[in-house]
Amino acid sequence: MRLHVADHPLIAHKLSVLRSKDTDSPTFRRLAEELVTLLAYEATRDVRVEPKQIQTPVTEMTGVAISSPRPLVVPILRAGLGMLEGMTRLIPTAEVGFLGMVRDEQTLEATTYAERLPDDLSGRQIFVLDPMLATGGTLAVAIQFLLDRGARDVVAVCLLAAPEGVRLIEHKFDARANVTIVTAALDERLDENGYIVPGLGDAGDRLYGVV
Ligand SMILES: O=P(O)(O)OC[C@H]1O[C@H](OP(=O)(O)OP(=O)(O)O)[C@H](O)[C@@H]1O
Ligand SMILES: O=c1cc[nH]c(=O)[nH]1
Ligand SMILES: [Mg+2]
Repeated sequence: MRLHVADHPLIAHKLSVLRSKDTDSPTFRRLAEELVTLLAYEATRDVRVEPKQIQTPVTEMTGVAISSPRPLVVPILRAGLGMLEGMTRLIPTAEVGFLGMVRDEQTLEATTYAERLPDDLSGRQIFVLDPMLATGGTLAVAIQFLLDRGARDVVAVCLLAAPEGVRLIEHKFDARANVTIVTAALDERLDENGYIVPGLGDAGDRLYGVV
């Protein structure tokens, strides 16, 4: 597993505003999208391209185009939905699949309540979107789901990651799974309720309200 923690003053600035408890929901949504677009630049570093002949106004040249099959973006509902627009802005030709997952507030165990993904994911480059990597339980189930359908190239894009979650993913998936985590920050730890410290609170609630 590879871990990339973004190191950029603009990302650090936007993330600080996002973390603040005084940031309202519309601002939180906008910032989450902006941050993902910045992270997507790093997350798509190895996106596959192929040569393509193009004609400029001056001459012919060999450019590149994103290869087929198209990359697949998979937001984990709910909170990952707040990252989708920011990601597809950078790769508008990507396909989008969905995983609906929720973690039990007491046991912290993740369950899957919805799924809409291609049956065969072999050869696909997959970008999983979830703002929070806390215990890692949700992401571990999501990645296993994708691997079971043949995926071997998964990049998880997170806004915040806890060391506990990163360790779990590292422990569960060996090099053959080819998993990369790209995050805007690696925080200190989890608290006794499984929340990331210092964190930003409950990402889903801050995006969409408490349900
Ligand atoms: O790493 P973990 O300990 O599994 O926790 C992280 C998960 O918790 C949050 O989702 P939540 O269950 O709150 O659902 P929501 O997005 O609908 O709010 C978050 O968006 C992650 O999916
Ligand atoms: O800090 C956390 C941990 C899990 N889910 C969240 O939304 N926030
Ligand atoms: Mg939530």
